[in-house]
Amino acid sequence: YVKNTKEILDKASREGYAIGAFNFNNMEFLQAILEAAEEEKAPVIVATSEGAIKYIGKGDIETGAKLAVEMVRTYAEKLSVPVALHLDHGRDFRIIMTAIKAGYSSVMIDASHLPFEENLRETKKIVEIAHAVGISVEAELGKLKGIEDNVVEKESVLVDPEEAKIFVKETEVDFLAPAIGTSHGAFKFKGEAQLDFERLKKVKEYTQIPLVLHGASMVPQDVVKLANEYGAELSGAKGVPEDMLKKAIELGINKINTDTDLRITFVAYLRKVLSEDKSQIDPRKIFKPVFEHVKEIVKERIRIFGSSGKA
Ligand SMILES: O=C(COP(=O)(O)O)N(O)CCCCO
Ligand code: NA
Ligand SMILES: [Zn+2]
Repeated sequence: YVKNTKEILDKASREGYAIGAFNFNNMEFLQAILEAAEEEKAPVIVATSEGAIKYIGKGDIETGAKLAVEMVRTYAEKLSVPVALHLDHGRDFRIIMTAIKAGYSSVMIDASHLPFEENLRETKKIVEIAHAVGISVEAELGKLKGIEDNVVEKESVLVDPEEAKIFVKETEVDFLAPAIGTSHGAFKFKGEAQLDFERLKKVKEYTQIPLVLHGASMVPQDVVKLANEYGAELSGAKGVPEDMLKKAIELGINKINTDTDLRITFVAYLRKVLSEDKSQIDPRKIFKPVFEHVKEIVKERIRIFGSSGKA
């Protein structure tokens, strides 16, 4: 059934576990994520970026947002677990408003590329509007490295816990994504994986709200190897190790954004199926085994996040 994001995350924060926030761009990824959550008896957040809304709507934002909401609602009403639909990395005011109007459970206003005062002002504006219609809001402080859609952040700028305290108090934002060293995509760390747990601990202590980890994909090396065996070129791919995810959850992360792990799994097994079943032309027969593997990786993540059985 459809639930609001704040209730799901406040409970996770009180009880010390994390909820997966899995991105989808089409029906098959959404099916795999929801089946995984149902089988794990776990509350789940499904998310679309602005690009996903444009992709689903073939460029028309209202169509994309509406279709995303209808797809999630239609599937979710058959499930026993709570499902929330979230706008990931909202930047465009019109898209954020369209998502709220279409029925999204929560929205992220990502103004982390702006100076602190502007980020605070932008976020406050969205919170006032969203709260007026019962929608919860996520914001980001500090900058992830790598490409966030079309904005290239050369260097990551880690969150300042003192700023986080002021930011949350002034904006009344419901969830905060503190930059602690992760980045989006499959190439997260040049050398050893490293997260700034000291900052995370302080941000939780100062804000006492559910915290979000972006760029949290683990980039499983066995799947990367399989993809490369079937022609992909993903050498040097590196993600967040399991022990670091678990430590981040202990220190107060309650929403974990995962997209790349699903993408890598999709690509590896699509390449494998196509190269092994050379006469297959029925997309359903090609996609079925591929999305079984996508479902399995989502179940593995839900178990690591500690939200299995929490529905
Ligand atoms: O923080 C994340 C997920 O990051 P990851 O790339 O580690 O899956 N997201 O917000 C998902 C959208 C970014 C494109 O990947
Ligand atoms: Na988000
Ligand atoms: Zn992100």
